[in-house]
Amino acid sequence: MLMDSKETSREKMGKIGKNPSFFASVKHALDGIGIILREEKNMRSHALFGLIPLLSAWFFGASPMEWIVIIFCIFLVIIMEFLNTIFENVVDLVTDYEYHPLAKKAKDIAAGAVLVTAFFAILIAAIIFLPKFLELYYKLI
Ligand SMILES: Nc1ncnc2c1ncn2[C@@H]1O[C@H](COP(=O)(O)OP(=O)(O)OP(=O)(O)O)[C@@H](O)[C@H]1O
Repeated sequence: MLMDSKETSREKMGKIGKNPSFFASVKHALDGIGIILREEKNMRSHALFGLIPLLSAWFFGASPMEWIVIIFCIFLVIIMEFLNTIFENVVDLVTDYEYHPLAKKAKDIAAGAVLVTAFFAILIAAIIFLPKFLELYYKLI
C-alpha cells in the first residue's frame, strides 16, 4: 500500500528513479561533491589543510610509504566529513529543522567522529614530520 503511493509519487515527480547509465550515476556523484564543496565550509577547510602535509611531504622528500599514509589520512578526514554531512542532512530531513534531543545527539556524535579522525591525522602527521622538522631545524642553527 505504502509502496504503491511511493511509486506513484515517484512517477509524478519524474525526477527520482534509477540512474539510466553509469555516466548518469557519475554525474550525480560529482553533483554531490560540488554540493559539499559549495555548502560545507568545513570541507573546504579540510581540503585546504590537506595541502600542508602534501607540501611538507614534497619538501622533505617523503618515502613512498609515508606518501601512502599521508594521502590515506587526508582521504579519511574527507570521507568522515562526507559522512557527517550525510547525517546532518538526513537528520534535518527527518526533523524538518525542529529541535529534537536525538537529532542533537546524532549530529554531535557525527561531528565528534570528524574531530577524532582529524586528531588521528594530526598525530600521524606529527610522527612523520616532527623528526624531519627538528632535523632541519638543528641543521640550520
Ligand atoms: N534538529 C536539531 N535538534 C537539536 N539540535 C540540533 C538540531 N540541528 C542541529 N542541532 C545542534 O546544532 C549543532 C549545529 O548543527 P548544524 O546542522 O548547523 O551543523 P553544522 O554547524 O553544519 O555542523 P558541522 O560544523 O559539524 O558541519 C549540532 O551539532 C547540534 O548540536
